Amino acid sequence: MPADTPILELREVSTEFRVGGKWYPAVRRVSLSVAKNETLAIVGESGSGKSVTALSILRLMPETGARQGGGEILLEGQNLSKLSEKQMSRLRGNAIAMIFQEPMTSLNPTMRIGDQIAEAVRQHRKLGWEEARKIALDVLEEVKIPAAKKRFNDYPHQFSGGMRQRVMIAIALACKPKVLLADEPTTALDVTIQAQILTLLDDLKNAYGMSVVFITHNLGVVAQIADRVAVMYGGEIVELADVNSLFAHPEHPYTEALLRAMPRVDSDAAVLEPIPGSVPAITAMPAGCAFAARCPLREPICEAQHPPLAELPGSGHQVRCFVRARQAKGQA
Ligand SMILES: Nc1ncnc2c1ncn2[C@@H]1O[C@H](COP(=O)(O)OP(=O)(O)OP(=O)(O)O)[C@@H](O)[C@H]1O
Repeated sequence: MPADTPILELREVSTEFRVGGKWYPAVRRVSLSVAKNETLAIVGESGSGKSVTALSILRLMPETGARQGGGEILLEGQNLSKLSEKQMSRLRGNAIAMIFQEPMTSLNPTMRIGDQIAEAVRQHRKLGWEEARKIALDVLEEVKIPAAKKRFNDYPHQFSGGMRQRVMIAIALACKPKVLLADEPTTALDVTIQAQILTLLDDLKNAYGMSVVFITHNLGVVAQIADRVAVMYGGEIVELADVNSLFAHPEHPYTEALLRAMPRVDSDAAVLEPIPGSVPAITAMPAGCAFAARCPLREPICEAQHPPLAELPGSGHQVRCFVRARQAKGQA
């Protein structure tokens, strides 16, 4: 694999759902790449297509009423779209692992924590229980569960929310994945625990040399964890940029609106501006720009035509906006 080959690459990936007998795209021609040891955050309001993007990577869409509408997904250059279901299931939890918002729904309430991790190891490696349990204990220590040896034999209900999320991370990391997909893993936790989990994920990412795709609606979390950010709206990427550059110079009017709606410790909470309106439903996606109806910069072209994602000269950002593209061209 050439040094600059991304670990994970999405090329024009679309995913569609059938609603009332017709197919509608929830993810629309999304192209992304994630480098080794990089954290890419996907951010956007509820309904913008973040989770469907992650589930499409693992091919975990519902069996009926959902389909891949096109595009390719490559892991270290290998086209996953060409793999059989059996090959895909070997890959899940092994080369690519995923953690979700609510650990309790993914953990088995009747099985000891240590055995759940050991079982995850045994699913992908031909090991006996004793060896698998040894690995499980090591990972439990790596995710910093205090008194891991003792807690190994506890059941999920004996753990706090934060500790359960650490267990989920341990299960995800048990087979040393190349890519970790994290879908709102800290949303249900209080802020202090959330910060601890983010620090842990970042430390583990570096220790394992992993790549992380981190899905969140929370820009504060993005600032803490991401190297690069993809802002999604209406199933599309509307802005893609380096994290520092995105916060310093947001270019898409939607990104600006998200930033204005974000609570900040260094400013007066009274100036928080919620974004009026809501994300369009997949069955009511406009032909032009998906954000046009809510956009303060809206012009007639925005409703008439669909804007392409294009690099703005001088900013290094890719942005899907006619107005910003014209302004950048004028300044160049
Ligand atoms: N099974 C389904 N059938 C029909 N539409 C669906 C289905 N699952 C998701 N959608 C739609 O696809 C769009 C994208 O949903 P998705 O869950 O990816 O959004 P999201 O950005 O992850 O939001 P959230 O943070 O609420 O999960 C939404 O409009 C949603 O209603």
